[in-house]
Amino acid sequence: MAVLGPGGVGGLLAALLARAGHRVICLAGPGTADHLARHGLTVRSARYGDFTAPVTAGTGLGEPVDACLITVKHTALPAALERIPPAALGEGLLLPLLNGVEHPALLRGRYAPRRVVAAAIRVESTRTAPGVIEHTSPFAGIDAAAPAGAPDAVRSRLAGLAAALTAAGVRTTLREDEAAVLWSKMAFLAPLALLTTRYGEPVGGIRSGHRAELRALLAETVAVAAACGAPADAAELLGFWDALPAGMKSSMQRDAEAGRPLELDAIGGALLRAAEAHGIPVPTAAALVAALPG
Ligand SMILES: NC(=O)C1=CN([C@@H]2O[C@H](COP(=O)(O)OP(=O)(O)OC[C@H]3O[C@@H](n4cnc5c(N)ncnc54)[C@H](OP(=O)(O)O)[C@@H]3O)[C@@H](O)[C@H]2O)C=CC1
Ligand SMILES: CC(C)(CO)C(=O)C(=O)O
Repeated sequence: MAVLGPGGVGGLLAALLARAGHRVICLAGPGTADHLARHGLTVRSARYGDFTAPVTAGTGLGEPVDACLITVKHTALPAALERIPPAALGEGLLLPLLNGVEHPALLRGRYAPRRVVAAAIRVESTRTAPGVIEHTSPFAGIDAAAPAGAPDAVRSRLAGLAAALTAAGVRTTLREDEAAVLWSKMAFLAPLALLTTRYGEPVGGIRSGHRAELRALLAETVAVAAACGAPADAAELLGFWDALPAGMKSSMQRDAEAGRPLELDAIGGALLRAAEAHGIPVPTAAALVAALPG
């Protein structure tokens, strides 16, 4: 397996797969690759325990792999893809785990379209230093869907990858419909990312201090998600919000706190573009996107 971007998400998955006995090649910039080759990946997690796993590391893919997980931020995606020449990938699958809904199309413009799987991960995990990952959520799960019309060889390779991830500790569920995979995550994530980042407060502060705006935004995102093929229920999502830990933050909020670029276009921008394409008014989402630094 290869993992492009061994940070919060990629570092956790790479370490779990390596611990489970897979050969994992982490692809990163020269400094991080050198660090990982010498020290491996260290994970701190209440769910998975504290452990260090040796990995192979490099700055570019030079051999065929069964699958390459793509776990860079959107803002780094175009530059990072230079590390995976299409010819080097061989028959390997690409499993992008970025938030957002538009990157599969970008990847399909560069790699064999039927090898690009749509997927979404639910986890809270942070790279606190090169090669050091803190996994803080009690949950970690992936939903994935093979592209429509994918040949049996792709489907069976994806089933093998899902089994490997599940055995390594991250339950991976295969679904039929890629729009549903991407948009059911977006319906939950976009309100979380936009509101926590806009107000600099974790989940608890948003649901008590900004509840009317939360309700309005959930209604808008649910309408867009439904139009895009992922029927969701705003009342159910609000109930889900109410059950989240009060201290939970979004990865966009953590990026804002650290002064890193935001994935605003990939999340908020994509939501607005889909709303416009389907003629759905989203004034709450539009105001939040406009108020955040692009
Ligand atoms: N963190 C989370 O809990 C969740 C994140 N997501 C999504 O997952 C995606 C990844 O997020 P996250 O793991 O938090 O991001 P991180 O910033 O923690 O990790 C990104 C990794 O990409 C590496 N990187 C950056 N530029 C390049 C490049 N040009 N070539 C190779 N590697 C590069 C970084 O290297 P270096 O270590 O050297 O900086 C880092 O290891 C995002 O789309 C995010 O929205 C989804 C669910 C939860
Ligand atoms: C909401 C969460 C933590 C779920 O995985 C996420 O995807 C993010 O904050 O980016």
